[in-house]
Amino acid sequence: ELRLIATEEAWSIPEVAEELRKTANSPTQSLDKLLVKGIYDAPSDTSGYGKLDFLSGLKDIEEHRLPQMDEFGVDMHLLALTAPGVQMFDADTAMELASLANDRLAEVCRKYPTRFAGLASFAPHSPKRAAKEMERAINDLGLNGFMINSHTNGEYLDDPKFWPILEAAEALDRCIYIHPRAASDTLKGPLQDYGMDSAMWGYGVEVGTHAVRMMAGGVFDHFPKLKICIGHMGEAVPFWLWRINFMNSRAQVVGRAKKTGRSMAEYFQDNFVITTSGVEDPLALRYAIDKLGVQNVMWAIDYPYQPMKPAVDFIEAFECTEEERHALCHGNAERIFHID
Ligand SMILES: COc1cc(C(=O)O)cc(C(=O)O)c1
Ligand SMILES: [Mn+2]
Repeated sequence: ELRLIATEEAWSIPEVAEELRKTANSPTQSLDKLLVKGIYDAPSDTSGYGKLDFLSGLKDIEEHRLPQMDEFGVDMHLLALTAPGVQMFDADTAMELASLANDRLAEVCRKYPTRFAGLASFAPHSPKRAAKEMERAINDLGLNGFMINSHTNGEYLDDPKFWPILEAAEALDRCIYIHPRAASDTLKGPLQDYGMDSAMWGYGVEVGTHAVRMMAGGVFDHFPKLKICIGHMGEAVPFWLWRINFMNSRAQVVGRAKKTGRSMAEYFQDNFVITTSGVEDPLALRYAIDKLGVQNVMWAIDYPYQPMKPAVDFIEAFECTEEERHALCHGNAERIFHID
């Protein structure tokens, strides 16, 4: 029987949902406001994801999520606080709610150890404090890795100010999942119309830019064992990889790009893994496997933003060897996220 572990599964807790609802009516310039208003402050459920019970934490898990997982044969969800996590909040609120969310997530994983694993949140605003919460999340709470929703106040992980976070993840041998949020204030320009702020386009631009900044910034020379996970079939980076590598290599020669110890292709190959979340396209999946190696690709649903059954049907119908199927559906997730 094929074990199915879904690796980009969103959840929330009432305290975070309430704080996001307040943010929806705040003067924030963040482009996430469109989404947050649609989910947390809509008169009716205009989010388009169906009833957003998932904001209720354990109640949702027991009443809505687990029954569907049982019905569709999904063994595990790797849970993480839904985007944009705590990153729209001020530093103190972010630290407090990240810690609370981690405690709640650990409770869920303890109650259902064969059904849920979890990625810990932290407040990137205070990198040294974040590193302490990361250590607590792994060593005390037994969580499985970390979740960050791309930028924080327009700053990205290639900025040395955040390197205590990268140092902690590398030292703890735990992966950081870079999940989308709407583009930062300096990137959002033409992404503010036609719904392009969202998963339709802007999310991929935001995370893809984040990943390239880390590689071109030489982050992995400093943290050679650091593992980063990006979803949505690698946010198109695998498709662009030949071109990113060629153009960066040439730019380094002429002093247009920062000199790095290794090439962009080597960094993406060795320091990144991807999931299939929200890209149920067999051609894209076959390309990613052939480009990166099956050991770097994991199945995900992206629940509740993607319905569960189509994502299960997609991976069960995908033409691959049995060895590939086991790697995609559970083997890689067990290795990368330390799932028993
Ligand atoms: C936090 O809100 C989200 C919205 C959507 C969307 O489909 O609009 C997708 C994701 C996601 O990919 O996780 C998240
Ligand atoms: Mn997602």
